[in-house]
Amino acid sequence: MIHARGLSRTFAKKRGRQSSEVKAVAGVDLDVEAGEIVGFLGPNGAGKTTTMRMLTTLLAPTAGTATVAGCDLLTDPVGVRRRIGYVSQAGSTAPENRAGEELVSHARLYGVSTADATARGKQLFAELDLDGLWERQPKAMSGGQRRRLDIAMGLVHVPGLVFLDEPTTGLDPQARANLWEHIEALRRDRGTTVFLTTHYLDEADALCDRVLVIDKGSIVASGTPDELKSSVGGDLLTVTSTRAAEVAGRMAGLPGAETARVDGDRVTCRVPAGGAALVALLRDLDAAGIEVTGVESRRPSLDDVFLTVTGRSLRDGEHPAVPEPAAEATR
Ligand SMILES: Nc1ncnc2c1ncn2[C@@H]1O[C@H](COP(=O)(O)OP(=O)(O)OP(=O)(O)O)[C@@H](O)[C@H]1O
Repeated sequence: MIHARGLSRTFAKKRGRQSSEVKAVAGVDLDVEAGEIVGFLGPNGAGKTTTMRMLTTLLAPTAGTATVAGCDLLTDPVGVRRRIGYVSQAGSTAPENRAGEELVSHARLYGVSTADATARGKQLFAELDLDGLWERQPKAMSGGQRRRLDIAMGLVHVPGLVFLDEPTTGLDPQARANLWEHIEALRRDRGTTVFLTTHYLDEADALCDRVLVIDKGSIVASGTPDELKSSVGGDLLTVTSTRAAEVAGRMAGLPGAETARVDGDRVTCRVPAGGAALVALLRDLDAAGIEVTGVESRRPSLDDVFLTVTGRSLRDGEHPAVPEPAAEATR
């Protein structure tokens, strides 16, 4: 469904008299097969939106090639546009228009008849829990309802491939889980291929068949969430103590332990076998009279994968919640 090779985008940056270049995306290769839900993860400024904007024909690449939904991105951008849906971070609904009318006129742009557009629109409203809101103005909807309306807008012309840019940012946990179900249902009931960006590791874990991690414009890891987690190897020990530096020193002495990270009174360290290491460490700390207030041994999470491949925690650059998706006229 998506096959990109060497996709790149450089932006010119001017500061006063000096001009420089920002390599937003630097030679990305990616493949997404039909029917997959693929998550595109990365910290702020990693190049996710730029890649998505190139793949949806909204931004010209400075280098590289791609086919999207069977059409060549560079020579047949109109073909690409006809076959895809794109839901931007900002959404695409005008706040004053009636939701149903907006949906129908959007589908009309794709050559869908008014009768078909209305029928598809009503079906999408039912599937996306928007029943009863056909006449409602988006400005009078909740954030979750508006986000689901944005998604309906991206689907009303029945694309085989849909791009969702941070579909759940700013939604409360229940609205997020609800939207995950809808996205899963798209694939299950319609065979839709979904390519989405997200800042939420739990979202990628719960929803995506495969995850691609981008950092500084390059793909640094890819695989199923389980594959990525097992690639980290070992278990993570976390000990909380007011004597964190001493705990870190003793953790480093555990067999096979990697360098311990100290963050306030929390010390974390990767070890080959968490259970045995924890018992040995607690005995050692007890003998040394070092009190601890919390201990944990756990399997690696996607954030640990992130930390391993990028040297940073995705949580370090946690995205600020965007409470209200602003209305913006996009395609
Ligand atoms: N129009 C532009 N002009 C100049 N630089 C840009 C432009 N668009 C993006 N960039 C830069 O390119 C890099 C990648 O930006 P991009 O928006 O693709 O990242 P992102 O991973 O989507 O980030 P976020 O998660 O914050 O949305 C950043 O350094 C950004 O500042």
